Amino acid sequence: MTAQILDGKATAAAIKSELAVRVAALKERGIVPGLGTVLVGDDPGSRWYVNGKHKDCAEVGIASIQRELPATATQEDVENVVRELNADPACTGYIVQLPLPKGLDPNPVLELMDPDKDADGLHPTSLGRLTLGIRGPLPCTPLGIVELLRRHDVQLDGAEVVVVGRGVTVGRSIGLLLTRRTENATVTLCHTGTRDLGYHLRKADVVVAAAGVPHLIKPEDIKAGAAVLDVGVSRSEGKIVGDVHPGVAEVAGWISPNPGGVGPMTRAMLLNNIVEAAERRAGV
Ligand SMILES: Nc1nc2c(c(=O)[nH]1)N[C@@H](CN(C=O)c1ccc(C(=O)N[C@@H](CCC(=O)O)C(=O)O)cc1)CN2
Repeated sequence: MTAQILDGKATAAAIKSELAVRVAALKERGIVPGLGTVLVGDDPGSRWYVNGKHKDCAEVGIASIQRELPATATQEDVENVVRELNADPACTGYIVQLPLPKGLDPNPVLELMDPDKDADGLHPTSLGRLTLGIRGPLPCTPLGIVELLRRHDVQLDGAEVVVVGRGVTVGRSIGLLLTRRTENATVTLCHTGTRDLGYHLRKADVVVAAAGVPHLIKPEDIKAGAAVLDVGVSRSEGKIVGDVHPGVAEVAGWISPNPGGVGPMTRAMLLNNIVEAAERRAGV
């Protein structure tokens, strides 16, 4: 078997075209959605991601608000920028690019954000709303994964999903999304403390690999025909190495490339959260 591709790049492009139509409709009502970003320090990867977010905004007609602070910024400097964006009426929602430089604590920064301006869906209130089933912004990478599977007709209803990795942006929250009645999957969260990872993986209809361990998921761990989503980002000689061994493509039914899979979907879902926030505020 050679797996079919879960093409995140093409799917994200289609979503962006749909969002551009919704942004145009908002503009007709005098509403211009605006995304703010807070970038602290000079990590080239983080800068690349933030620049990508503003490029995406320009493509769909969302306004950009960019705030940058040097690596020497204090906790108070970062929190002051958050206060500014909370008060800025042009800013529909914003993100603080993670990770923050060493010595800065992201949690008080996230808690200070106005939850109604949380574009990442990572604010404690957003995660609480997701737990309680209250409408609000959803975490971008998990939402991107659900949307990527949905648009490729990969069944989640009744599926056994195994998530590998317990990080905040994916592993911690994706189970909340996938076990909603609308998705109706059964989710097992595995991590470095899991005793027999292969045992869990071999039962999975869908695997979400978000451990950040190069080629952790081997072909012999995968059930024939399973859908495998590679979220891991490690780098070797300037190239991305995912969590999924290339041989998995011979066993799986569906596989997301990396790059070109979940990453572009994460970006598209950020735009989606901004448009939804603007629509919510306009009563659409
Ligand atoms: N505040 C946040 N910080 C971080 C998040 C996040 O969702 N919110 N996620 C990651 C970084 N990230 C977005 O910020 C992100 C990562 C990767 C991609 C992407 O499109 N990747 C490309 C490949 C890019 C490359 O060659 O390096 C792909 O997968 O095709 C988009 C967004 C951590 N921080």
